[in-house]
Amino acid sequence: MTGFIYLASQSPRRRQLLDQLGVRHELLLPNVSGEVPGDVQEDAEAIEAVLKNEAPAAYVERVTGLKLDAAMARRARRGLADAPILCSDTTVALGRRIYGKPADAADAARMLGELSGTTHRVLTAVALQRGTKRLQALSVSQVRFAPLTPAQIGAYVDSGEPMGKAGAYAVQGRAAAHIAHMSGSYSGIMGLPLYETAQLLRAAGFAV
Ligand SMILES: Cc1cn([C@H]2C[C@H](O)[C@@H](COP(=O)(O)OP(=O)(O)OP(=O)(O)O)O2)c(=O)[nH]c1=O
Repeated sequence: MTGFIYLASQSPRRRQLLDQLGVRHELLLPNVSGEVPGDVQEDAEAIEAVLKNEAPAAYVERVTGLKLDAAMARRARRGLADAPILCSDTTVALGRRIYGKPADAADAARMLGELSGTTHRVLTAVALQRGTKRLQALSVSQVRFAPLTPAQIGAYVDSGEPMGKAGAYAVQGRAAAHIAHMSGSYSGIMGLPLYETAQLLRAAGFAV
């Protein structure tokens, strides 16, 4: 099967990772200027809100589903081709505590202080909509941070890298200097687990 998929993501990392699989893709982004919003939720902040007592795995899977709903509505609204849509969501978890993207530098420093010296999890859910069928997978990795000094946290926050990243760090960036051990999926930690994504794409008929 030839054809292409829509990647419903604003994350440059996800684009880069999907390129690795060699599947033709086009971006399906929200907020085209002048577009009349539909009745399906498009507000990222609302989509990513955590429910009371929600466990991390349930959270990333639910948010990924909401992102996919919003992307399907977007595709229909714009009268685009009926190509499959891929999207995902990443969160960092320490026990049941969920760490999303930091709101500001102080929030990033707080997160890094709490993750310092811990082994925590990075969960990435990925979902593919093809016709009426929805396929989903979950990747869970473990990351061990060395203890971080306040000076190290301050310098890392000042680098700007924590912003826009779940848990306020990037394994593919300077945070690597503080990661003593990890297991699971490197691409999953970065935002798109390629093994699981390839499995979904194969199930949808793509030769990956
Ligand atoms: C833990 C970790 C996260 N991240 C990034 C991946 C995601 O972009 C981000 C988590 O935020 P997400 O809400 O999953 O994604 P996003 O808002 O960036 O993009 P979109 O919803 O449009 O697809 O954190 C890294 O780049 N490296 C890491 O090591």
